[in-house]
Amino acid sequence: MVKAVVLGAAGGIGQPLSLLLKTNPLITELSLYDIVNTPGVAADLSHIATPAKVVGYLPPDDGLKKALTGAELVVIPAGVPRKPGVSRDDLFKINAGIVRDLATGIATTAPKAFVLVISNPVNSTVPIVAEVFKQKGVFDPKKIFGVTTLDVVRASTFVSEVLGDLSLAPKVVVPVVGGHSGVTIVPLLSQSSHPLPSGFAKDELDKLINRIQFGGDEVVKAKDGAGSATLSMAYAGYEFANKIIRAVKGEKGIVAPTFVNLAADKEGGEALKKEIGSDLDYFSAPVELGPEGVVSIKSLGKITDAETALVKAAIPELKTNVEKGVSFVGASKL
Ligand SMILES: NC(=O)c1ccc[n+]([C@@H]2O[C@H](COP(=O)([O-])OP(=O)(O)OC[C@H]3O[C@@H](n4cnc5c(N)ncnc54)[C@H](O)[C@@H]3O)[C@@H](O)[C@H]2O)c1
Ligand SMILES: O=C(O)C[C@H](O)C(=O)O
Repeated sequence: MVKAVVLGAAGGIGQPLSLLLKTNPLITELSLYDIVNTPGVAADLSHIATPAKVVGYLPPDDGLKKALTGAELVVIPAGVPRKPGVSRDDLFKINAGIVRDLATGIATTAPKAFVLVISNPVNSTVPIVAEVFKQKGVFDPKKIFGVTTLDVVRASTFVSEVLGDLSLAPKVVVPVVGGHSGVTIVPLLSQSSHPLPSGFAKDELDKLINRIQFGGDEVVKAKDGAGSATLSMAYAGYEFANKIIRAVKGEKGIVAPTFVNLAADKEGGEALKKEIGSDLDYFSAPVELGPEGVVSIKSLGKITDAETALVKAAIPELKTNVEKGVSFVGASKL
């Protein structure tokens, strides 16, 4: 029995993500919560012949509480997306309050659920969820995740394009670490499962790194005011959610990069801090998942000098983003 909940389920990400979750035979109950339109989305999805019972909830009549009751997995894509000229950090003004309030609902009603945060800016919204859980006395760093999977998905796709064979995309694995915005996105291309062509020029490598770091902008520009990545994000969000479900069901050895509080694995977290030369409390690193959440935080392993420089360059922005999330909750009355 797995009850999954999507908060922001009527949105550009929420709808296709809910569709993908509905196709998962391990999910027996799917609750869709949004401030609009969830009854319609739920009615539509409920006709699909898979096991999950789908129910839509709106804020009146304790909708959030009802949606979250008994939840084991909560995915949060609620909040405003970017337009051209807007940074992820600019979204903080609106999304910080939305995520804080939803996190308060989860901490109160489903404190043991796995929480997967998609809403931007992820580098700040994950600390917001964690701080709310701390204030409510239910914080478990092993169960709160920032979803950075889209960066990993983009890296697989763009590398396979460079290799001239898109059919490789599902097999190409590139760890992407750091955070989820611009220079905080650090692809470790030297560890690609499929190495780049020998003699790949430095300017080509720089272009590829830049494309992975700013892949979100490519979509924002193409959508021209109509939002940011939704379909590729739904795919990525589902991929990560499915890894969590498989780990909960006892599958061993599942590893994925995700933005976590480094206290989730004291030893691994401290070792990672030494490795990156910073006392940051949050970082996206490859994490092994298990039935209780984070089993271990992995080392970045052998990386090039250029990748070490990228990690260093990510740290100041990550620090500022994390502190902004932490102090936002400190200043809020929950
Ligand atoms: N982590 C990532 O890699 C990644 C990728 C793409 C987008 N995003 C982020 O995901 C978020 C959602 O993007 P989108 O394109 O789906 O936006 P959208 O505007 O299409 O959908 C957002 C939904 O959230 C709902 N919502 C707003 N306030 C709410 C509340 N208090 N409770 C519940 N629902 C609420 C809205 O009604 C809407 O249906 C944005 O912040 C975006 O930046 C993150
Ligand atoms: O770019 C955005 O604002 C959305 C998302 O974070 C992305 O990487 O596509």
